[in-house]
Amino acid sequence: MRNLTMSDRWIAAAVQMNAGEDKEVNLQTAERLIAEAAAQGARLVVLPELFNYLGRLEDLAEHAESLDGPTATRMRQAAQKHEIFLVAGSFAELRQGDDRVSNTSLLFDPQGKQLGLYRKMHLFDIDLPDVHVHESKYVAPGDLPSVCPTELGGLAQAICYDLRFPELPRSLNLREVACLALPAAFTAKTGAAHWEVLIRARAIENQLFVIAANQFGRYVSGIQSYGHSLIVDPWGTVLAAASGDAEEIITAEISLDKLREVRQHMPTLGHRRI
Ligand SMILES: NC(=O)CCC(=O)C(=O)O
Repeated sequence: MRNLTMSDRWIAAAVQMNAGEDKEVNLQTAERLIAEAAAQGARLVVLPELFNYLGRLEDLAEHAESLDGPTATRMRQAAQKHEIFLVAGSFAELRQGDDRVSNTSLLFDPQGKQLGLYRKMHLFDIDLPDVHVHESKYVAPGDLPSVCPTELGGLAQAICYDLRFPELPRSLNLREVACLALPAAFTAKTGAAHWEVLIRARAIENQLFVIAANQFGRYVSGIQSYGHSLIVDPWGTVLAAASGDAEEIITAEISLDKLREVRQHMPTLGHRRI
């Protein structure tokens, strides 16, 4: 990351979508929303988890693609066309010799170069009375974090359920991270109780911006996504928030001065006892 003493200010956008099973429709929606976010001045755009296909987990493999497949190619082109950094949500990535896929998020730079690659590490295996999901049956976990130094500051990636695991950001050299991008398909049930508090906690304890782009609405497996995409600053202040039930782009100014100020006034990262 460049020196954080600079006073860079730039606009981040989180895109909220209700992706379904029609990949072409989802990709066109994403392309349209990326174009709108860029027209609003965003230099970093974050899409939601599984933005190109949100259906039954058991059907993910059928819709999986390689890292140079049509989804990655179109997102690379969108980043280049609009000259933005793009966290292309996540998509099901084909794995050699494995029936399972990876839940993979790519980061492209404004030249269309792939900077970051993150495969979801923590998989959503839960049994609530009315939400039963066993992601690890269909998705293999990733095992590497991703942090990319960029002219906007260091960008780290995580996906949805990862939000519940503070050890993921804590495993990074946080002094090199300005923003955590979080594509998500967080459920309405768990989101109402935990979404905002977890995002603000991760922002406060790690003293970074969190840009969380969620799905909204119901998808084919009957699960309802929570919406309420959020952008939160290192003090835990909510800079922008979406509604729970609409396609939306939220934007906020990211001030690296603010990051430096919070880290100087309350240097908790230097007070850790590991
Ligand atoms: N797609 C996911 O990882 C969902 C995570 C979620 O809803 C949660 O409560 O955690």
